[in-house]
Amino acid sequence: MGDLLQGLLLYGTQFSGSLGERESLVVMKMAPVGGRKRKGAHKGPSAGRTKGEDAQTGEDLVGEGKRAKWKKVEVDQDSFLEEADHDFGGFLELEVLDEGDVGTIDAPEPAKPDASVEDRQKKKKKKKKKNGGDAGEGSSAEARALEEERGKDRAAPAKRVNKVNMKKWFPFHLDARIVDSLKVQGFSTPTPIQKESLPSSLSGEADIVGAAQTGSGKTLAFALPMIQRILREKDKLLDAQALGGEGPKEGSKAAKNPLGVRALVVTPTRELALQITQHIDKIASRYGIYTAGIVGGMSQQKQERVLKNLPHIVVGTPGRLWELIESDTGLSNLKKLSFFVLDEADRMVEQGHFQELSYIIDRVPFSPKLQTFVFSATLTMPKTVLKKKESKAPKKAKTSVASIMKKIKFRENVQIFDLTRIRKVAAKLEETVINCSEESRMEFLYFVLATKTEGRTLVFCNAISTIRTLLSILENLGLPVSAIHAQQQQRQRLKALDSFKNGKKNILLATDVAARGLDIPGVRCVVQYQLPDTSETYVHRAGRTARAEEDGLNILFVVPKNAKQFMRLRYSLKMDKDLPSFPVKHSVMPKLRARVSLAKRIDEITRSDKKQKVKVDWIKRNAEAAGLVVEEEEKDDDDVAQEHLRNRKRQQKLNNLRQELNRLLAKPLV
Ligand SMILES: Nc1ncnc2c1ncn2[C@@H]1O[C@H](COP(=O)(O)OP(=O)(O)OP(=O)(O)O)[C@@H](O)[C@H]1O
Repeated sequence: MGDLLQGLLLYGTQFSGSLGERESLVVMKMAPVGGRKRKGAHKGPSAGRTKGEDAQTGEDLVGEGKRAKWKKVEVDQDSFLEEADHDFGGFLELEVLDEGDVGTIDAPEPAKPDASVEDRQKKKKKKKKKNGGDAGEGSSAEARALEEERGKDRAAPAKRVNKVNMKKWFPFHLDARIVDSLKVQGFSTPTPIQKESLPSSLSGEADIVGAAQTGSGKTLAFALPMIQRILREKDKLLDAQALGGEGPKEGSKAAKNPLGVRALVVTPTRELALQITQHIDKIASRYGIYTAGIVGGMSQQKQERVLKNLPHIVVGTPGRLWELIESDTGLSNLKKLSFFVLDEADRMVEQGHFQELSYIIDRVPFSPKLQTFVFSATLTMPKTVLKKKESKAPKKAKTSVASIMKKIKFRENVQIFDLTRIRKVAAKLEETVINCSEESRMEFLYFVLATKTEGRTLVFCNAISTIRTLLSILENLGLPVSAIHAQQQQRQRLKALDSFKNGKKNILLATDVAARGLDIPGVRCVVQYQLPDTSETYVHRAGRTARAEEDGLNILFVVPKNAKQFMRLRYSLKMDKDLPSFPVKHSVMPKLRARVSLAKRIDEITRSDKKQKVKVDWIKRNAEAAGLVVEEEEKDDDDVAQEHLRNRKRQQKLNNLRQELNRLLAKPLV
């Protein structure tokens, strides 16, 4: 091998050794042959070949006491450079190792997209062409937006696998295809909840109850065992068919997914369901595992069609899931279910979905073969479950969440992983406070947004009306801001999220619709502009930053009328020290105040104009609908002239205010 190589790890199947059939990973430790260590050393003249003295060290193998002999392999170096990451004719890849660490993983399959997936995509394209796009399919705008969102993700080409060392995943014996997908994502190390729970969950023997802080990787903690098992079952089926066993008729619907719906994930919000679907897709879709997101706000017909395509994994919100389960539309048969996941059950109950959730649980075929996962960031689930386990006839449940837990027929072996610390927020979260008066609250917010320009900022408010006012004023101030709340159509919500994610707008105003579970990369700062109602809400809002070991900043606004509520919050959050104040540069506040005051006045005028226009339009529309003729108010020439004059003056005033504001905005703050 080229003399610049310090060590190479070959994942592949081209060896003659004594490993079992499914353990055909070859791990080869090569002796350093002098020279500097250089990444990308496969560019050397004899890259990909074992020969001479290098090959001798190949005896020094793999796994517990197993020895294998090497045979020489020839690999066309160009294929390493040019081919897709997953098609190295037997090898998955070469990786430079620092210290020659070795481990075994199961034999990888070439990671080509599954034929049924390609099939489905081709058919979809054809159909779309035939119908002249989605319009003829009776799908709603929301449905299209959701599909587009997912499509973007699925269509994204797998990035070239960079040099990520995956050895920390080896102890879990994950399927090599999963490791490969994790590698594409750059996930070299399992997060603590994954590390703790995967050994039990991957065995399939235990049900899992996991509590871990926000952004700690809970999704993959439940998704990886599902993907692993579905992959194995797909393999078995293919093997059996290859050996002449009976399988579903080629081209038939059942041939797409003979395994049926294997996993059901119930989650509180539409955005979260969509996010989980995408997260699973990133790991599993290229191996033909199909995940369907089922949420309200999409046309039911479209979702019935999605289900007819026989997904392996269904992720959804309780309301829509229940409708589909109940109405005999592809989800009525949950007999083949092997996994049931409840994500953030407390939130679902809080949102009034107790009934649907409880009906869904009644339909889940709990059995020794079905694995249940219950995950949350704040729920004190372990105690509930422990109680349930200890007492055969538990007393009447005190809370709705507790009674939901009672309905779940956990197996004997329930493993509880409580990784929440006394403080449930992320370790690298910096928590601060801004104490200010009600009147100056907006000026302080503007200070934060105007001076803290790094990364994305999420601003949480309790009321939609506050969001609307803030949006208009901050836009007047020229800030790149969008908003998300429950009174928007699904399409608007996705559009706002999209512009936040793609960097067009780096400030997002949100009600708690967005608080739980949303995983938006690069959120460096969370502002809680209005005090949250509960400590859970505080934790979940703050949890939108400092995710996956990143750092982040939380700024909590406290006004005098909230002082008592803040004390209670501190107590339940176990904040034993005072929160440090966010550093405000008071010398710039007068300048900010002048700008905000102008932006507010502009907002008042434009809003009253808009209101007036909406009112007139509304009267006209309704009158037309009722077949009435609205009589124009009798106005004499003087009245008309007066009105014109008033409008002109208003417009002039607005223009002056805008000019004045622009003049101030053009000046530097310091
Ligand atoms: N092993 C890993 N290494 C690096 N990043 C990871 C790993 N596992 C997951 N992530 C990333 O961490 C982020 C948070 O993961 P996830 O959304 O699963 O968190 P969560 O615990 O469900 O959070 P929440 O409680 O807020 O819903 C995601 O961007 C995910 O892609």
